[in-house]
Amino acid sequence: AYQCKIGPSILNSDLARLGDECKRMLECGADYLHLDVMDGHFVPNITFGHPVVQCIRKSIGDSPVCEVHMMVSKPEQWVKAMAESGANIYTFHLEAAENAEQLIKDIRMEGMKAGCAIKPATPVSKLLDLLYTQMADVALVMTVEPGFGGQSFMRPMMEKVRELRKVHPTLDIGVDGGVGPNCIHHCAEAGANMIVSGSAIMRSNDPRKVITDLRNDISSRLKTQHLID
Ligand SMILES: O=C(CO)[C@H](O)[C@H](O)COP(=O)(O)O
Repeated sequence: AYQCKIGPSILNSDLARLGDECKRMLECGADYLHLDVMDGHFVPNITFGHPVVQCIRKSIGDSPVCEVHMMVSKPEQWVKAMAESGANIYTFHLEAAENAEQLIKDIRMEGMKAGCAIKPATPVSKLLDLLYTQMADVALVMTVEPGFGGQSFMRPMMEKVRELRKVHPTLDIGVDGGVGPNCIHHCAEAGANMIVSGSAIMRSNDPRKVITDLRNDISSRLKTQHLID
């Protein structure tokens, strides 16, 4: 069985107050934080790297789980630095990895969980092939073109989630991009359990309610399927 986890993406938060924004999300019930790392090469945007992750870690303390979503061209390059900066889940893009199997092993050697993300144009079969030879801890299906928050959810991507769930009943499967209360039922039905949500949470006057609503939708689906108690 797997658990429902809500991970706010802080991409569209007040980046000048990043530590406080992260704390606010955790106080509002976030299960983990999704930190969007962009290099201006793999995606047409730049955010931050491991020095900022290290500051976030200092600000939020040891226990909250941080996933770094590495939208970078050379994911191999930052594994050690991110581990030392306090990242817990290192999610790289399959499209960018030179040797994804080895990368998963290296991420685990550094004491982190390994996530693998695919862009909308990447067939799910490529991710399934990888998982067949080298299992990852998280499969992240992008539901927007990576690079910017606030885009519209791409519903056809749910087919990828469905296929992953069919083959891997207990895998942590994430969705990322345009996810909010309006489309969470599609994610739940398809079998996603790690929900990344940026603007829907950040721009709300009541982020606690949005996080609770997202969780309730996924949890009730999991209960109906008898996947959790
Ligand atoms: O990876 C991302 C963009 O590349 C973001 O995590 C994602 O877009 C979340 O923000 P929003 O919910 O506003 O789409």
